[in-house]
Amino acid sequence: MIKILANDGIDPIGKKLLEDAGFFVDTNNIPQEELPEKLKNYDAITVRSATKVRKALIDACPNLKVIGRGGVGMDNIDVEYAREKGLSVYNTPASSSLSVAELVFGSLFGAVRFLPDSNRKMPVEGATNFNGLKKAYAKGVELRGKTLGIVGFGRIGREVAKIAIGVGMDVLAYDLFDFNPELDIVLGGGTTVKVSVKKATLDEIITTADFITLHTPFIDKALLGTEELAKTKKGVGLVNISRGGLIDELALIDALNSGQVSFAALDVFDNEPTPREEILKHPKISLTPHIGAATNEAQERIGVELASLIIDHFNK
Ligand SMILES: NC(=O)c1ccc[n+]([C@@H]2O[C@H](COP(=O)([O-])OP(=O)(O)OC[C@H]3O[C@@H](n4cnc5c(N)ncnc54)[C@H](O)[C@@H]3O)[C@@H](O)[C@H]2O)c1
Ligand SMILES: O=C(O)[C@H](O)COP(=O)(O)O
Repeated sequence: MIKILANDGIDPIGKKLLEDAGFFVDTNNIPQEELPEKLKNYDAITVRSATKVRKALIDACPNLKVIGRGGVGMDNIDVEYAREKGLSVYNTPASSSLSVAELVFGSLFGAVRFLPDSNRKMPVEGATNFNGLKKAYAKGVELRGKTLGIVGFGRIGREVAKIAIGVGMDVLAYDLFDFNPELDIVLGGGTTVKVSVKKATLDEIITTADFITLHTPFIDKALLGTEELAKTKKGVGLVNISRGGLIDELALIDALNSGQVSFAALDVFDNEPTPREEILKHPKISLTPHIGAATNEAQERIGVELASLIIDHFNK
């Protein structure tokens, strides 16, 4: 019987699909340090972003044939090495795009009206400082009419653009590769509307956008470091729901403290699962614990897609 370790869990519907196909699915979360010993007996492992599947683990488990990533980013897996060793590696790239895009807007709407800071402070200061807080949050802004710069115009970047245009924002988009700026927005009721973003350079986005949101994979060098943050429009708002490291965290703290950046909404961090204190406690940072894909709908789509990929793999 094919044995699969779903080490970071799998949606129950995906699990059932695998079991109905005759596979054994173990959803116990085995600690990283025990995996080299315990994964030896399995044919496949599925992970999210928590479990790392590095060279040493692959070498320790010669029975392993498949690595499944329930999600998009595969920076926690030594993909090339696994493939060189004859393993198949799959991810589910489209299943969570909409959920991530919706979190971008949840974060943006919240940040421009100070919701994270207000939620932190009101339970503590409300009774004594109610009017003080009201004054502190007086300079909220609307998103309509503002310019959103999207860096990385792939699946998520495109979903973000559709919502932004629906909200009435002007959208600038940049990608490493040439892309089609046109998008189809499906409205409630099923009508499709054709819209378009404006293509821009990274520099144009950095220097002119009111808000910048990052949607590239993990890149070794920060896209927004000291130099880039110094060139932004004063008071720019930043969103990073992509990968820690895309914004230099120390440069960001300086830029928030000086007012160059008015807020940052972060779902991803340099040090997951233990981001640095200055980030966790900063009043101008809206925090979420890597939940871009954490909706029932996305996880169900991911589970079903992953199950189908694994079933097809072992049944071909
Ligand atoms: N926070 C979360 O829970 C969550 C969930 C899903 C995905 N993500 C992250 O979002 C990333 C993007 O996902 P996607 O589905 O849109 O991927 P995608 O591959 O569809 O799009 C990424 C785009 O980035 C572009 N790109 C790559 N390097 C670039 C660079 N240096 N400058 C500009 N553009 C560049 C690519 O050409 C591509 O068009 C994933 O790699 C993952 O790291 C995070
Ligand atoms: O790349 C991804 O799909 C996201 O980072 C989601 O990560 P998660 O599966 O740990 O939620």
